Amino acid sequence: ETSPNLGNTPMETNETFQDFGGKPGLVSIMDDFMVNLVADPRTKPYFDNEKQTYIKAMLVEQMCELMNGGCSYPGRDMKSSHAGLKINRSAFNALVENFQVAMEKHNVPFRAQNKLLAKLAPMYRVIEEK
Ligand code: HEM
Repeated sequence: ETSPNLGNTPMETNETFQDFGGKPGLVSIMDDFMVNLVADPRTKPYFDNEKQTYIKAMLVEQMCELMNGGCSYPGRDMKSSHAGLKINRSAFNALVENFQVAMEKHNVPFRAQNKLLAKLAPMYRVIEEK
């Protein structure tokens, strides 16, 4: 059963999840991702706070479930999670870039990176602040 707040349908197989190194691989990628987000002046204002550990844990569960890794995302839906944050295309792209750098560092195959990014891209529509 897919978690109601996941934001997209999960992949059919866990092949991409394996390309991420399973749960341990995903956790270390998200650790680096958060370091990147706090180091980047474009995303620092959003993540340089006490919530970052919680957000990182939620991202692990969400990405794991999206990649059919056997997790169940327990967090809030994408609309209410990002309400009031004034996220626009450049903030979204900055986050994606930092994610790509983290995936690259952990040698996630390009094809696998893009399979996950394809699940995330449509979420912009609900996260964006008009
Ligand atoms: C597809 C892209 C994104 C995904 C999948 C995503 C995912 C998440 C998740 C799972 C949470 C935690 C939900 C919860 O509270 O239970 C969260 C919260 C948050 N996200 Fe995102 N996010 C995305 C894009 C962004 C962008 C572009 C920014 C800003 C540059 C951002 C900033 C935040 C912040 C600041 C919070 C914490 C909000 C709060 O509770 O005060 N997110 N996000």
